[in-house]
Amino acid sequence: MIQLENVSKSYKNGVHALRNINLTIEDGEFVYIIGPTGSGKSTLIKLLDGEEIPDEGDVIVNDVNVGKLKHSKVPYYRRNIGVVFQDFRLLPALTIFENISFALEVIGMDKRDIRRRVREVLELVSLSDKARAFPNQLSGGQQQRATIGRAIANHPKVLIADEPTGNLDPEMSKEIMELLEKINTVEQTTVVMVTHDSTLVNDFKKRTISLEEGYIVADMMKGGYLKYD
Ligand SMILES: Nc1ncnc2c1ncn2[C@@H]1O[C@H](COP(=O)(O)OP(=O)(O)OP(=O)(O)O)[C@@H](O)[C@H]1O
Repeated sequence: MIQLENVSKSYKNGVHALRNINLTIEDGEFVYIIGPTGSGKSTLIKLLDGEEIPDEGDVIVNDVNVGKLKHSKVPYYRRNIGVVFQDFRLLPALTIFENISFALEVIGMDKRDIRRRVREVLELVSLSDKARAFPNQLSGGQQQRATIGRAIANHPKVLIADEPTGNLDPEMSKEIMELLEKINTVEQTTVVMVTHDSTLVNDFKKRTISLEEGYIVADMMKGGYLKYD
């Protein structure tokens, strides 16, 4: 479960990025975070993955009070959440198989378990036939599927996606949404997705949290309607 209680965050330049946010996301939910540029969406994501610390309030993810973690504990905390960004961030010199297995090697998983899990993940993200390919031999959509595979390889309870379709055309964006829905259902991963993509928000209805100037201005359980880009 994700819980934000009276969370405020401002930056050194005096910008109040988030103001008194109260929010609960239950295990297994799929939630969009929407809002105009500068409304605080990325700041919210950064609080969830421990990149930023709230000025006030508590950010609790799977019983961990993220804002109170010691700096040295943040990497361990991050092992239990998957994060996907707009740019794919695959390691160019490694194959797709190696990119995913690398993520499991660094956390010390047994070699045989790694091979089994990477094969399973490649199947889940429909890239079994690209295991030996390098990132630059894949389309943008395929690279993003590989990134998502890498992010969920360790069975995180929460997957955070910051504009995962930002660099993709509509057809590939739809594929990514279908994949995220599959992960949400098959792996029961909670998905929190920041997006500007009005077509996705309108076509794939999900709980939609709308931010404006650092405030939650709407929380639509049956999906929102996004009218701005
Ligand atoms: N590191 C920082 N230092 C100072 N101000 C920042 C920093 N990061 C973000 N801000 C400011 O905080 C506010 C919220 O930014 P944030 O990136 O969370 O918005 P956003 O909704 O993700 O925007 P976008 O859709 O453009 O990505 C903005 O006014 C932004 O300029």
